[in-house]
Amino acid sequence: MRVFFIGFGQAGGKIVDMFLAHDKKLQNSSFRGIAVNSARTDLLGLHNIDMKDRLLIGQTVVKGHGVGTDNVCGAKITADEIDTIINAIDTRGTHDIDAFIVVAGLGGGTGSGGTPVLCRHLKRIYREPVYALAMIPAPEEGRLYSYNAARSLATLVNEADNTFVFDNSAWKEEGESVKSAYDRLNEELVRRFGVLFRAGEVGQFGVGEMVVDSSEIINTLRGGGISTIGYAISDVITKTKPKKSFFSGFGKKDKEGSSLTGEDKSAKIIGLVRRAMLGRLTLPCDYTTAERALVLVAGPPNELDRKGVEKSKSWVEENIAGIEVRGGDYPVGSNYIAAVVLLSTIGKAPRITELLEQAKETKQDVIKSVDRKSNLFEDAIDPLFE
Ligand SMILES: Nc1nc2c(ncn2[C@@H]2O[C@H](COP(=O)(O)OP(=O)(O)OP(=O)(O)O)[C@@H](O)[C@H]2O)c(=O)[nH]1
Repeated sequence: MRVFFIGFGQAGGKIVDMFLAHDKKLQNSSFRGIAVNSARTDLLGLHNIDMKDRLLIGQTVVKGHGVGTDNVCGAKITADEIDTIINAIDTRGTHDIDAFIVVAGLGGGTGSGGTPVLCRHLKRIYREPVYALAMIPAPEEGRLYSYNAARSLATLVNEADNTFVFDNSAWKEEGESVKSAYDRLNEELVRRFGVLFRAGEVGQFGVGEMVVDSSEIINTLRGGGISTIGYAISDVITKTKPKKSFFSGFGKKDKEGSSLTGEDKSAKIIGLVRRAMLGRLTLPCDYTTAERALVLVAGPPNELDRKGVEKSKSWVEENIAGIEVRGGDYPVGSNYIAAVVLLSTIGKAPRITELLEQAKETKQDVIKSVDRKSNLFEDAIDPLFE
């Protein structure tokens, strides 16, 4: 799939930067991206997005210092400067893309406020689908962050064609602070979504037996709402080491041995897909409530197996609410075989329910505290001037 990424705010910019870095490393050109932010220093910290594709907004209001976790301000400056943002996107070129993906952390101000506004305008202007990839904050970041995320997400689901969610709290280790975990979390996120978003692109290893076209991904996401993905990898048993690794960075040693038979390959793929769906999802949820799914298996061509993918699809279909399960394979040069399961339009995710409940409580508390303040000077003496 050819993707146009817009990284909104600090987290969004960093993640798009990383998607482009992976693309470069793989000598691919499936992805292009720009970064939009109200903080100048955040934009300067990026490495793989061209300087001309880093857009500073809200200069007259916040003078390049960010909106300070005020997502209403983030939404306002985005709306005020929407023409400048659209112009930057057009300048970068959109004629050959399959989808837009706006990436942001929803707990802050710029990305949280700006993403729903941008999605609305992109949908109005372009025919291509507009997706959001949203990171939700850990509860320990504080109530303001949760409140921002809940408000932004509730708006976003009505503006984007689908929203992929990554839950920071589900991915950080016990005792690890979210901040120190960011680099690791971002690697996990980009690796998973990278395999999905690259599907359908013809690489140097040819076309798969059961190609997953970008239209399969788009149709899987058609129901809207929120989506999550699962991912699992397994070593490939090879006699010789492939030259370039697609899923590099896992730090495991190559294994020597003989290739698997057809039955073994099928079993391995089914096992992998089960692990992907039953393991940790980007947003942990009740997978039985998913309306649609897509199964993607990527690995060296001689490890891919049509029967294995077909059986995996049937297994996923038996386990989700809907009946639409698409799938296919994707040949890459690697010592690993990877399975991605996209669960789309999910109906139940405890973390989202919690976030929305928390936001309602926060709103009530804010109203109460405003009332308390107004009571304090209710019967006060006349002010010096009105
Ligand atoms: N996964 C991940 N999440 C991040 C990262 N940085 C920040 N976040 C999350 O994103 C939220 C928003 O943070 P930022 O992106 O810094 O905020 P912003 O959009 O730049 O907005 P302002 O700084 O308020 O102008 C935070 O509350 C975190 O939950 C990151 O590198 N990775």
